[in-house]
Amino acid sequence: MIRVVAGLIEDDQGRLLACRRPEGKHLAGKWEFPGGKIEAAESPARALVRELQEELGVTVDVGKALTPVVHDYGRGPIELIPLRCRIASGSLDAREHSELRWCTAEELTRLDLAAADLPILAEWMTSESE
Ligand SMILES: Nc1nc2c([nH]c(=O)n2[C@H]2C[C@H](O)[C@@H](COP(=O)(O)OP(=O)(O)OP(=O)(O)O)O2)c(=O)[nH]1
Repeated sequence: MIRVVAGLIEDDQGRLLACRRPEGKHLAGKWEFPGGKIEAAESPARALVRELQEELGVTVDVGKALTPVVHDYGRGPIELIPLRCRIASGSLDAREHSELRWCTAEELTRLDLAAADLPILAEWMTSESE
């Protein structure tokens, strides 16, 4: 199964960073939590640090995992692993997304999120912030 890591990047106001997938990619135009495919022999945390450096130009400190979600968009199942994190250094640069947006919980519920992210958002909204 393809394993994908997704970063729930929180700011000091408790908002999360939502990123919009660009034209030409699977799920173009949908919003997601930034991340990507985990390479062989790579831990989810290591993959998240690498992906967020590549796609956003930031280094993150990785926190707790939420519950992984298995979803199939019709091309075989993916396992999406959500990890909470915070920006440690760098400034955000949309290198692989068409748009970046800091969102409150309420704003996130109104975004057109990728389907696999919906249970992750629901769990994040009920979890205590740490
Ligand atoms: N990164 C990311 N992918 C997600 C999320 N939700 C979700 O369903 N996906 C899906 C979209 C893709 O089918 C798959 C991973 O996609 P990706 O396109 O980000 O991975 P990638 O950059 O490493 O790979 P590539 O397809 O561009 O080679 O997971 C999410 O919140 N973040």
